[in-house]
Amino acid sequence: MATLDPDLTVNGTGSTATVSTHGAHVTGWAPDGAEPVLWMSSTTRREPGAPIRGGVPICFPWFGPGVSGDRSPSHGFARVLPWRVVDAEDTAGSSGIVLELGSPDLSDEDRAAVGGEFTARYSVDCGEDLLLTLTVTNVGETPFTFEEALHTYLRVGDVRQVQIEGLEDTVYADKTQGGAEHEQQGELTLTEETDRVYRSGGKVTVVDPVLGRRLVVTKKDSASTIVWNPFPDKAATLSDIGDGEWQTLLCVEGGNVLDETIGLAPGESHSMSYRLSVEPL
Ligand SMILES: O=P(O)(O)OC[C@H]1O[C@@H](O)[C@H](O)[C@@H](O)[C@@H]1O
Repeated sequence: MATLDPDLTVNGTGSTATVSTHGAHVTGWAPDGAEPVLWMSSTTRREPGAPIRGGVPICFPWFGPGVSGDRSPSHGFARVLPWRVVDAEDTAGSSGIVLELGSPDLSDEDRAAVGGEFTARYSVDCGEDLLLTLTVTNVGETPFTFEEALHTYLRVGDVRQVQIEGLEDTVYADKTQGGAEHEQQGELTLTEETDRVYRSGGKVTVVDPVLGRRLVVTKKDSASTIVWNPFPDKAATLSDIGDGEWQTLLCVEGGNVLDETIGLAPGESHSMSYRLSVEPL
């Protein structure tokens, strides 16, 4: 069976990440001397054409099955294609890597499915924090519309014990209820399968009493925050999540999805960024 190239290591000033060119996927990140911050499945596939379960998958140019509800593969093709490394940066206070994917990298079938011409540029910067920036440019002659998300899997002690702050009073679409809309009452604690798209780009803090830390997510030009955990029944249907491992994952994703779909005129660009930092409790 074909295998993927080994991950690249980005040694920053204050933290280190590993990155696979397969999907421009951040597969691990930790501040110096600290425990891993990103969750990775022990049973993830690591092969061409398959998504990696854990780390930070990039969802693009659609999210899930897309706004139309019938697009495939799930979360778009960006996470299952090889990206090109175009730059390795080493600037004061942060070190990073830049990867690119563009229309010429796609199969004819994927190119037709996109309905436009684009370049996607993704930078991974490791300083004290992890900073991820996805910039999409419409390089074609017609409008280009897309959804995007950085599907971050956070590693937590026990997902049922964490408290998620920052989503209070915001409206979310509950994907476990066919997209029914509700308003978040108070801080969020997960008690069952959770799959929500919040209309919120604000700061989110995950308070983890088991690992004794706070994970802080701040975003720029990301109008959606997605919170996902499959809980045991759904996890049992996902062969790339190891037994019981659902308990230690929490996806807090930043993106622009559903009503927040981005439309670019020819020549226009859009950037979103996702910053992750760790604080002791
Ligand atoms: O199994 P996938 O394609 O990686 O998706 C995992 C989950 O990703 C979440 O972002 C979606 O909101 C969920 O609906 C989905 O189940």
